[in-house]
Amino acid sequence: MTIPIALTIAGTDPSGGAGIQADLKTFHELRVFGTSAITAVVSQNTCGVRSFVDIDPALIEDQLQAVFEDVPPNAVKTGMLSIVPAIEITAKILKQHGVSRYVMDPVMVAKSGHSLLSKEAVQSLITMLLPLTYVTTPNIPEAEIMSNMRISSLDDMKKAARYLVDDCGAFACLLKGGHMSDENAVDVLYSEGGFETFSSPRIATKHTHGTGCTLSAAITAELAKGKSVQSSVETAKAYISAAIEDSLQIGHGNGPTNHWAFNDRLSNRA
Ligand SMILES: Nc1ncnc2c1ncn2[C@@H]1O[C@H](COP(=O)(O)OP(=O)(O)O)[C@@H](O)[C@H]1O
Ligand SMILES: Cc1ncc(COP(=O)(O)OP(=O)(O)O)c(N)n1
Repeated sequence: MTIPIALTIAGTDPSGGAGIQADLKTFHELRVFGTSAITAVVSQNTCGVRSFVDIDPALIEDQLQAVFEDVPPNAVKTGMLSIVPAIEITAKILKQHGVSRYVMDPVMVAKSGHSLLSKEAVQSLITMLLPLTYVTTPNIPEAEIMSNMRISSLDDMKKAARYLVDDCGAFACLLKGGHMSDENAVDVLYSEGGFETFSSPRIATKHTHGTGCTLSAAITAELAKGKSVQSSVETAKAYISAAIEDSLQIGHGNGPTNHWAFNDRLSNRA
C-alpha cells in the first residue's frame, strides 16, 4: 500500500486551532501521513496572538532536508512564513526537490489582528513562491494586498484570482469568500483559464479560528492522494463547512473548528 504523505511548513498554535496543529489534524482525518517543519513558535489561543519567535532559517532548512531525505512528501503546503529568509529557503527546497503539488496559504494577519508576515516579506511571497505554486488560497484582505485591487464583489474576486494566476504565475487560485457578508460563503477557483465557484451556507458562528489553515491543509491532503485541483477543493470545502457547522465552543474567544465533523457525517451516511 502506498501511503500519501503531506508536509506543512508553518507556525504553531499551542491552543490547537490554527497553524501546524490544525494542519496535522486535517491530514490525519483525511488519512494522509502528516509531516511538518516549524517556521515560528507562536504564543496564541482563541483570544488572539500574544507574541512569536521566528525559527533560525538554518534550522528551518535542516527540518526540511530531514523530511525530504527520509519521508518525501507527495504534496506540500506553507502557512506562516513571516520573514524573507524563511521564504527564500522554502523556495530553494521546493525547487531542489522538484515539488509540483505545492499549496501556498499566504498567511498575513490572524483574525485577532496580529500581523504574522513582515511587510518586506509580502513581495517575496509574490515573486519567489507564487510562480512555484500549484494552488494559492488567499482570503479577501490577502488577495487585495497581493493583487493591489479592492475586492467587494464576486466579479472583483474573479479579477484578483485571474491576476494571481495569469500575471503572477500560480497554476490555480482559490480566493476564499469567508470575509464577505453574503448569505453563502462562496470561494472562487480560477485555473487553466476557467472559473468554478464553491458555495456553502454561511454559518452564524464566531468559532472560526483556523479556518484558512484547515482549508488549505485539506486541499494539500487531497492533492497528496493524487486528486485533481477541482476534486481537492470540493472535498476541502466539504471538510471546512462541516468543521465550521460543528465548531467547538472551547476557550474564551473564537473557538476552533471541529475536525471530527467531516468523517462523522460520512459514517452517518454509510
Ligand atoms: N461563517 C462561515 N460559514 C461557512 N463557511 C465559512 C464561514 N467563514 C468562512 N467560511 C469558509 O471557510 C474557509 C476559510 O475562509 P476565510 O475565513 O475567508 O479564510 P481565512 O481563515 O484565511 O480568513 C472558506 O472556504 C470560507 O468560505
Ligand atoms: C501559526 C498560525 N498560522 C496561521 C494563522 C492564521 O490562521 P487562520 O486559519 O487564518 O485563522 P485565524 O487565526 O485567522 O483565526 C494563525 N492564527 N496562526
